[in-house]
Amino acid sequence: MSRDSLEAGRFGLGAGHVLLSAEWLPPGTRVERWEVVGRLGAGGYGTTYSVRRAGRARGRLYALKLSRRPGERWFAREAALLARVRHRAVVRLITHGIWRLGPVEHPYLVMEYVEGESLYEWALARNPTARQVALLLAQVLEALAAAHARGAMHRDFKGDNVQVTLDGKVKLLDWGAGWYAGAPTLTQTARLPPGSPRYYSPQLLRWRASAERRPGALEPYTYSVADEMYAVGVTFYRLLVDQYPALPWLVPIEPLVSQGLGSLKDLNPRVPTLLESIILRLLAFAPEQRPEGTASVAREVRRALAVADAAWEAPLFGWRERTSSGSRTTLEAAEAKGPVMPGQEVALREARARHVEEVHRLREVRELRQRDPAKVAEVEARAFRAARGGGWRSHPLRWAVVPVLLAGLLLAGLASWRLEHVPGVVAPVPGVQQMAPSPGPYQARAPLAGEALPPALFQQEKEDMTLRAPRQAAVNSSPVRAGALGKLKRCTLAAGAVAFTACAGAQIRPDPTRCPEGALEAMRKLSMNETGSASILTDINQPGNNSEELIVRDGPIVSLTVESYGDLPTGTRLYGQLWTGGGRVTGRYTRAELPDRRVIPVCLVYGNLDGGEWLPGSKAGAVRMPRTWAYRVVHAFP
Ligand SMILES: Nc1ncnc2c1ncn2[C@@H]1O[C@H](COP(=O)(O)OP(=O)(O)OP(=O)(O)O)[C@@H](O)[C@H]1O
Repeated sequence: MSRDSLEAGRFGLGAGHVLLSAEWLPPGTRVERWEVVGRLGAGGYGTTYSVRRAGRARGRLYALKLSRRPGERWFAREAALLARVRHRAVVRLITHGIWRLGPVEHPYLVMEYVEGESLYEWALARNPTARQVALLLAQVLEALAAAHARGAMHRDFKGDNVQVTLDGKVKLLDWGAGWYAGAPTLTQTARLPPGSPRYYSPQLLRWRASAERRPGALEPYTYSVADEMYAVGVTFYRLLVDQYPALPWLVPIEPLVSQGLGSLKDLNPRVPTLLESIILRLLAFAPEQRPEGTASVAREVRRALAVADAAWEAPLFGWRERTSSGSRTTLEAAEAKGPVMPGQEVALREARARHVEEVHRLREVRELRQRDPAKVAEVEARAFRAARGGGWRSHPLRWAVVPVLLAGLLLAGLASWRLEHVPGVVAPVPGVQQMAPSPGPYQARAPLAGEALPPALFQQEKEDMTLRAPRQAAVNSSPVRAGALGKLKRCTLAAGAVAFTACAGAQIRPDPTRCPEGALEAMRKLSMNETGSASILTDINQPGNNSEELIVRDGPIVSLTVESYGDLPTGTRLYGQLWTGGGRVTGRYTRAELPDRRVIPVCLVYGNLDGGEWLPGSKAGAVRMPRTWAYRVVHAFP
């Protein structure tokens, strides 16, 4: 693929050409003077990529957010806002511009690249202490105070938009919904600020309810600092008690007005009283009862930290016991009786179901920690080392590879000897394309230490889901072409097991196969439409920095979704098979294990219909691919 063809908006895929999409730019694509390294994710308005300055292969990483729609005006506003709000805890704007992709113009922003994880991921992986949470709260409030002092507001504050760096510093991301005094009005029709309903304040919800009764009214909602504070309150409430506060529209309002939300300590006795009182004031039902300004609350948190006692140093959640009523969700409690706003019934039912699912997931993570804290600690340490760039050299399994390689060497020599000496094995068969046997999707490799395989499917499903691999069978049990044999022999003899794997790189994609009815049905139930797609981490066994590449080989693969699609949530494991021959990596996933351990049959391909092209530096048997890529829903494997 030439750079020119990338810049022209087209790139080669097998025999044909497809249009380059702003949502799925492959690594190496040039966006003006920036070169795409990987895809970080997609939001409401655009897709964010990690990039480097073109021509600086080892240069610093940046985050480039590219608009989905041509001429998106929110981008200029986000750039203007970020240029105004310069603060150590606000993501720094480097530049912005417009990229021509074919005939259309896509605005983009380049920001500092913030290595770390979202606030919610950070908390889930660490079981932090109240002190650690309060330190982050103080930083968040200081960043917002800086914005408010310059007349700007984030308007979509939530834990997902807060990145925590490896050294525990906070950066507020995604100011795309933000606003500043004097900002141009972008829509004449939208009356609610863009944002996430979970974090809407009671006054905003009330306004929405009354606006729905006055459909002709045109005035937009005036978002205020009090709304922003409420969103901060929701975020830190969730961190401290592992559930969201009661939604003002789902519970009877009178008790909320008169008594507030109720004690956080009832939900988690480990929340210090001072911290609890700050959060409850951020979440006060009436806006005028919330604190005066974000800067003053930040100072209050810092003062509380200065006098914090030992209770602030304990992890917020125990390994052994559940939080008292943490297992009861607000939504479960409200399910039967909460008043529902007219017209919101279906949306609410769905939101409730999603929330209950989310609570189950959170609970599972906590239980995993309880069952096996050592394993969780080990996984975290491994991810941390990888993120630090320790990579393979510091991988705990590196010594285990030595005996495996030695055994492989022996087997490869033996295989070669057998092929040469057993009569009748060699005879020409036209059309055989695969040179080396590859395990089917259910002959997964032995799990790595601690890695659980998903529960097995029922036999029937299993048969339905097994990919037909006639060519592979031919290699295993039938004669192969003399030329192919010669190549296989040369490979195996040349360098033993390592070269044997390398020769497996000669495999190309398997035959087209229909998708079993069971998988089609399961995907339909999850609202996964054909051609739908979402991001994945290519290989859960190779943790590390998302912006770096990894090495893939022929054989089974377990990927992890990092973006939801339809009702297939983030955190789903996809079980499948990769083929790396012919300069491309093709993959098929046939099973998905949801975070709640349900296993369903699926038909998904790795990347797009033609898989992905080898990245530079690949060689047969060790192919470089982006660590973050995507799956695509298919109704038949191409
Ligand atoms: N400056 C950055 N450095 C590192 N990662 C970033 C940066 N900006 C965004 N990301 C990551 O890129 C992904 C996509 O971000 P984006 O802002 O496009 O959408 P989002 O925040 O996921 O969704 P939404 O805008 O709908 O809330 C997120 O996972 C985010 O953490």
